[in-house]
Amino acid sequence: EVLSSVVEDVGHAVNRNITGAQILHELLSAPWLRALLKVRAGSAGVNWNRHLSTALLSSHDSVAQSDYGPVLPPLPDELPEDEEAMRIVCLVKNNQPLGATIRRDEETGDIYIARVIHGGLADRSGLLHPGDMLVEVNGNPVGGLEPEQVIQILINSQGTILFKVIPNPAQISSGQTPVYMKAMVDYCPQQDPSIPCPDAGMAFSRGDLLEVVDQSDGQWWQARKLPCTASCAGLIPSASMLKSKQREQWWCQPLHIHTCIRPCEDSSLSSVMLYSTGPVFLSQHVTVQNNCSLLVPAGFRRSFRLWRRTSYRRRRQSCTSCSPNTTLSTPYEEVALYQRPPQENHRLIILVGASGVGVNELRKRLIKLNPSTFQGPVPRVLIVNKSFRNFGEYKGHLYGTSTDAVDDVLKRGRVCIIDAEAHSIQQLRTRKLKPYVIFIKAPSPESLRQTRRDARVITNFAINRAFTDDFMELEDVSRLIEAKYKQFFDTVLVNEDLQDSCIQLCSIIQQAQDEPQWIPVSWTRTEE
Ligand SMILES: Nc1ncnc2c1ncn2[C@@H]1O[C@H](COP(=O)(O)OP(=O)(O)OP(=O)(O)O)[C@@H](O)[C@H]1O
Repeated sequence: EVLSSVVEDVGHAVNRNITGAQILHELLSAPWLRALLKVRAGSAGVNWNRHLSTALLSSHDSVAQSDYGPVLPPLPDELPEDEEAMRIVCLVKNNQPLGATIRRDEETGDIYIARVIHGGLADRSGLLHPGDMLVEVNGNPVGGLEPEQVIQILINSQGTILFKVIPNPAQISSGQTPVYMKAMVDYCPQQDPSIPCPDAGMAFSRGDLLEVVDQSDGQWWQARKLPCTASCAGLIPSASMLKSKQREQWWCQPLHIHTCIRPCEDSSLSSVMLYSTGPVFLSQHVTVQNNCSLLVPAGFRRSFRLWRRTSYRRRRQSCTSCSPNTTLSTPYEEVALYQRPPQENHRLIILVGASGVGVNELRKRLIKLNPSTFQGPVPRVLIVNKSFRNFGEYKGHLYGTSTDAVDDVLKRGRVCIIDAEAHSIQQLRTRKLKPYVIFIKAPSPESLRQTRRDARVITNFAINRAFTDDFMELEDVSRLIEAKYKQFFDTVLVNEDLQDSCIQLCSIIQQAQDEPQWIPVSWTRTEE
């Protein structure tokens, strides 16, 4: 016991680089010494504590006084004062990449380490740093060579690689605190001509959670995808770099201004109306007889039913040419883990999915199952506007649910569940509501055919008609919504068997309320 605590103390001395501590640590950790002490302690009831401490301290002193370093030859007398220290770095090549990139100073022809990839071989060695000048690789002088030639030397080297480097005097500390970001765009390094080293790049898609470990370079960050198994980070464009790429892409597009990629104009929360169980529905944008304008957010969902069933095809045709990547969105959203304090309102639960996939059914079942916990907001008549009659077949009344109705539910300590159109999620993403978005995904058409034998849908022409050949279309639309909005989804639930889906949904909602979840950092800041 005493020995363990002494070994621990000496271990701290090793960390502080005290001379001789390492040797002492190794001696004390030797199994034979432990065994010997055990025997001695058992045979003699002496006070080992004091004796051992004295013995150890005196042995430390003698070890510390000994000179275990190599005997170096004396320095030559005529050594120039500005002589630069050279570091010799020996790395053993394995099947991992070296984890460093190089650059050439065009004026002097010198080769420098441009960046060291976090967690890579070079980084773990702790001996190569950005800005170090590469003098030799395996005995070959590299000054004046092209980076490709240096890389060729590295490729041809087997086993141990010996670098001679002049260390960068102003070494940048790599100990940065990681920052967590959600990708809001897709990125592929292999298709990016501006990346310094495509092999060191990391591809990501919208919705991926990234741990950004190095932001010291204003243009190229280093990050890992979470949950990650790889220790080595990859290069990703910085936020400003991605934004300028987006702008370039935007201006280079052929001039077909498409409303789908216009930023949302009306984002004030007070004007946002949510799910409605009422039979009539409308968006202010529907009046524009343009296919794509139908995608501009208004916030209603269920109320669109009648109109929506006929608009699938038109919407799909008009918008497939519109890649989600063309949207000028924020490329990364900084996120933080958030655990809802018990005294705070529950997070708003938003269900999203293609019409007919079962969003409404799941929501109803959940509320019925546990009415004291779950509740939907009460729909209200919003507007009475004769100009919208074409779209509303219920005496011109427009139904929707205001944010006040959501507040009412939350203030009662219940979990408020709404279903919303995917395009209205962005308006609902607020600090106050902290919505948790669940995408209800359509299973395969075969599975739909199996599970929806008795299901009914509402269309323009029939209320409660049986599903006929809708399955391919349903799956198609579901895929389209997922592709376009997946960056806003917290969870995806495939609605195959109704009962299973209900159980899964219950547990997802419980986790959303009671377990730590990633949310935008801006939602965690206190209001000013
Ligand atoms: N997993 C399931 N298995 C069998 N039937 C289902 C399943 N999910 C939903 N249904 C049935 O499918 C039909 C359509 O569901 P629902 O009305 O909930 O669709 P929705 O996604 O809300 O679409 P809309 O917005 O057009 O109303 C209903 O008859 C419902 O009972």
